[in-house]
Amino acid sequence: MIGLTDATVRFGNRTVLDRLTFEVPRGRSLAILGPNGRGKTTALRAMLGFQPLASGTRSAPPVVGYVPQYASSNQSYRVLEVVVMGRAAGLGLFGQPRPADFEAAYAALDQVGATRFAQDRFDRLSGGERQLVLLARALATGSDVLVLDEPGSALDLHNQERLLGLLGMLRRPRDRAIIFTTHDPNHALAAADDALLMMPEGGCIFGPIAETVVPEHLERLYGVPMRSIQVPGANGPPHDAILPAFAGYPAA
Ligand SMILES: Nc1ncnc2c1ncn2[C@@H]1O[C@H](COP(=O)(O)OP(=O)(O)OP(=O)(O)O)[C@@H](O)[C@H]1O
Repeated sequence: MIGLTDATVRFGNRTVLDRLTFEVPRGRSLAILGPNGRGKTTALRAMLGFQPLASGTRSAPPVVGYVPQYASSNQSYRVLEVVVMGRAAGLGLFGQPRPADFEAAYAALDQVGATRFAQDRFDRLSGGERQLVLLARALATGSDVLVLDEPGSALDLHNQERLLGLLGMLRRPRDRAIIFTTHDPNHALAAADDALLMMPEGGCIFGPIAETVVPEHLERLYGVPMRSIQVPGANGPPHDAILPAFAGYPAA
């Protein structure tokens, strides 16, 4: 449904993606992990057609709900207007948003818990608030493909919980393809079926979460000792969590 085949991206003489192949079919969710500067954002942008490929091919539907990593804005749009922009693909070139588009925008803001910002200026929101609004904009597209670049990076723990709950809810009917990048292996465990680990030395590990998001691979990925522990579930059975055993601190 969405992915890359043998995709190579170069910046000058540096090859950032080297014949990268992965595909996310409808009904599955993929987490992409890798060290800073390894090419995660570049892979998403290549998939969406924002980044030219030196070779290889990409596949993506015409409308994708996309949350970029950074959300700077020097224009004084209101939050509701930003979210309604997610409806643009259905409006045509000079089309004006209809009441149904505003309803969809409000519904999306409600889903991410950001209704109270609806009339605020987007450029005056905090980083985490902007992230929620951009998530709402992606949901408002109504696309069955969501591509989220570090959607939780600026969120407090409450909003991370909300994000993961929302991703879980969107994932459950198995009628969407979801791709997100993250630096938190626990977000991958919570919200993805598969993971793509972009290894520091080049090459990738791709496969189901249970085989990929494991201490052995993560230690190679980040160069940090990792531990897997079982934590009691808040409302259900215990589940695995992965913790870094940072230097100088006792292993968990
Ligand atoms: N337009 C560009 N021109 C030149 N170099 C670029 C360009 N875009 C990205 N790069 C370089 O490509 C590399 C990969 O960048 P990318 O943003 O994809 O990394 P990332 O894995 O998403 O990193 P992070 O975890 O820090 O967000 C970086 O070294 C970056 O400087």
